[in-house]
Amino acid sequence: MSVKDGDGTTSQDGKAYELQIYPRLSLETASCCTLRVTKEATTASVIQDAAATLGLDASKVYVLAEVKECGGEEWVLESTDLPVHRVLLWPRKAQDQHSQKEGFYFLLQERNNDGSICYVHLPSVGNEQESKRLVARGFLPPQQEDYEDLCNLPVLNEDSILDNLCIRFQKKKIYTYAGSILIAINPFKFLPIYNPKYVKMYENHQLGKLEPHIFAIADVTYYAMLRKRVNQCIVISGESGSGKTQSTNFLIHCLTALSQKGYASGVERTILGAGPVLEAFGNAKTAHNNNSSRFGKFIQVNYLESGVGARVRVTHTHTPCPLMSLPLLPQKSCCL
Ligand SMILES: Nc1ncnc2c1ncn2[C@@H]1O[C@H](COP(=O)(O)OP(=O)(O)OP(=O)(O)O)[C@@H](O)[C@H]1O
Repeated sequence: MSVKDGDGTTSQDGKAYELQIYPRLSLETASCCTLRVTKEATTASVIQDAAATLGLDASKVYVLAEVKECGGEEWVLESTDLPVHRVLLWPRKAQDQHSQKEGFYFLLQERNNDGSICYVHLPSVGNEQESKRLVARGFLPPQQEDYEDLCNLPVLNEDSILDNLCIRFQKKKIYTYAGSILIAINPFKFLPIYNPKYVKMYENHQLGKLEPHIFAIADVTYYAMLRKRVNQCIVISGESGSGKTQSTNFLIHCLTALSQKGYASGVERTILGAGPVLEAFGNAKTAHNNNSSRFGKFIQVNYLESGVGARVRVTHTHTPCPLMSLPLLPQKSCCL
């Protein structure tokens, strides 16, 4: 950008400023257009002038993005933002005419009907972090807000709860808290959120600090038992096929991983292996589940004072839901 005194369009301070605007559009256009604008020119008026100068389709919507570093982050300006004010914050050298590869310029891009930016070279938005960054910088419309804990819903009724669970489920977030209760929605497909990295990630974290997860429940229970030296109990409830057995398996997986810490003893394999045998006495094929456990299940995991899993008992009961209890056992025994 360069400043021209007293000629052409001038602002209140008597100066006209030149903006270097590079179009990044699907159709071939001039590589750069230099606009002379006042300090008070808004993004909307600059876009209008640039589109007219470049002979672009006036029926389309365009956005102006500020680029500082070449190849670095681009920030979409609001229509009321003042581009010259942005330029005045650039280093002195960058305010003069310079080539695009030196950075510090504006990009003109097309906006889609849904509010997202029409990218010629779309950066990968595969991962959530990248798309969050693009939303923050104005390149993607904000995602529908969802609440990790139903207690934080601004309006609490059946519709808002179901809407929130639905929005989260569409984002592949199957877990949601309701205070210290975890709601799980069966995805009926594999989600890569149960590997050891996740056990580590949730280890010794306060509930609610991280994204809701079944491992967070296992972790909080395990550490509460060690800290308070009081038996802990996890109740899993839900209709047939809702994922109670899977959830129990994930809990066992996490609890054994937390308590083993290098003592590979195959406790998890033993517990999980016992499940199908016991279930065989009470399983049936239902409309929702071809391996439905008709009776409740009671799993008791006993621990040594050191926190190492020592004893496990898995029993089928006639209670309507499985129950897990984690008594602290100061004994050196290991049986099933
Ligand atoms: N978190 C999950 N991720 C992937 N698939 C899941 C998950 N939870 C459940 N499922 C799928 O749903 C099926 C039924 O789940 P599960 O057997 O755990 O239900 P259940 O509540 O124990 O049913 P029932 O009460 O009839 O025994 C599983 O076989 C699995 O395919």
